Amino acid sequence: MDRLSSLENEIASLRKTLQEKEHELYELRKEFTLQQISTEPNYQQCDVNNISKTNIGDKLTKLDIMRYSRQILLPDIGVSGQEKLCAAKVLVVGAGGLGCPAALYLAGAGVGQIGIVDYDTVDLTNIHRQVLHGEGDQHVSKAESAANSLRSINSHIKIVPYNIQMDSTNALEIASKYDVILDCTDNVPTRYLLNDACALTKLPLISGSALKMEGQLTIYGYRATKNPNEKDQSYIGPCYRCVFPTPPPPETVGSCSANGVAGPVPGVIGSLQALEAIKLIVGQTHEKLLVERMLLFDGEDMTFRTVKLRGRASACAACSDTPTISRLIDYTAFCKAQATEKDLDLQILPQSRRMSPPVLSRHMTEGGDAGPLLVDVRSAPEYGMCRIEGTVNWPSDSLRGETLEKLLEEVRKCARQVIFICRRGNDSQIAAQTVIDAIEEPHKSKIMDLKGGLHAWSREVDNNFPIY
Ligand SMILES: Nc1ncnc2c1ncn2[C@@H]1O[C@H](COP(=O)(O)OP(=O)(O)OP(=O)(O)O)[C@@H](O)[C@H]1O
Ligand SMILES: [Zn+2]
Repeated sequence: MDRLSSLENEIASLRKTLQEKEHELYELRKEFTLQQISTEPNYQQCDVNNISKTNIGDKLTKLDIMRYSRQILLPDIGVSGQEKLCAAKVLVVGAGGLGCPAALYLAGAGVGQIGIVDYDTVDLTNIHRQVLHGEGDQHVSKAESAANSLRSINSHIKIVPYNIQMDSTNALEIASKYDVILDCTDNVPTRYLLNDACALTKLPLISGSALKMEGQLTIYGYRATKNPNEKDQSYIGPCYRCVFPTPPPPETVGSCSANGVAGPVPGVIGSLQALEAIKLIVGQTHEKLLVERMLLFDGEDMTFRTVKLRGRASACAACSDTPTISRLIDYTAFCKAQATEKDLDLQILPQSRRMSPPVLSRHMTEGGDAGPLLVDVRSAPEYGMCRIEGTVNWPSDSLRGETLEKLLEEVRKCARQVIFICRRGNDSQIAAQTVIDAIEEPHKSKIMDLKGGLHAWSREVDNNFPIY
């Protein structure tokens, strides 16, 4: 075992040296190429500090023209569109799967100021899709890490990181400094918060979401008042509350950490959020934008569909002419859901039915074959990733009808304690309660759950147990 870990350490250390040397090699090759081409007679160095004006547009510099030429060539953007982009301020809320690609393309497009809000830090599980963060950014603030990457893409724009949770105390103040808001978050309370903040500040909200293999995108609260196009002057698009006046039941809302997500899916949606922001800033009218329409992307069968949304509701609480929402409210209470899912510890079972990881470990060692029956209620893919040895898998989402009957039979036959296990210790309590409700005495008393789930097991018993 010692030999094994010393070999592992040696491999890790060699990998690190190799990476450092590869970086050194890259820097040397870059210097060599630059030296080589600078000796060529026609070589003209692009001086990023040269901000001389050109006669093409009076606000764009020579460097701007070069840098943004490929998009200035588009008739829908042109010089005037680029000038608007350079003067625009966009706030990206959430530096995760959607926010990273969205902010990256906005920085590339030369949006003059990009604010990026996130209260969380970079985790290894984020990196497959959150393309502004790398391995070296783990545990660093996501807002700071994203800002750092964005600066390396475009040093001529202003990047403002906000390492905070956007809530009712700060949303209006922050949002009012920007022209367009992108909702790149992952929870319902924040969606209502941003919607109401945008309705109060009359800002457009470009809202994206992605889960598993599917994504959605639309623009809420579009107003044409700043648009020079005559026929668009009085048009106002629906807000999030016009379409969804009441929040969905919390248990129907999925999350990437519970349901999974394929990295490129938020990549597609985040990129399209940036595209809609660019079109909106350069002055496209609502017919060409995702206003009153929602784009649905299905990565499984590779289809894009657009569904019609209802128009602005005359009785909308947020955006009607007589709104009932005149200030931001408590969105956690309104949605009966947390804005952050981490460390949520439900109290469903009484404490006497909750076994701590060290106690379970002791029962397992001392009990031998007479130790408890361990029922893992996570999904099959999760169970496939990692499990405590000797457990059996009964996914909680199929614990009804015949399957539940089969499990009840197992529990009746079992003379030992039955411990329900899940990732964080919430689903296991729900499953245990389902069985307690469905089974008769004396079997009820055998049933317990692993308090804190496999996360607590990893912390308190087996540090090598993978957490995800
Ligand atoms: N109110 C809020 N204020 C600031 N940032 C927020 C808020 N709500 C959500 N976010 C951020 O939005 C981002 C959403 O990213 P994403 O959907 O990729 O999920 P994640 O939380 O990073 O990952 P996972 O769900 O896998 O743990 C997260 O970085 C989260 O911290
Ligand atoms: Zn509305």
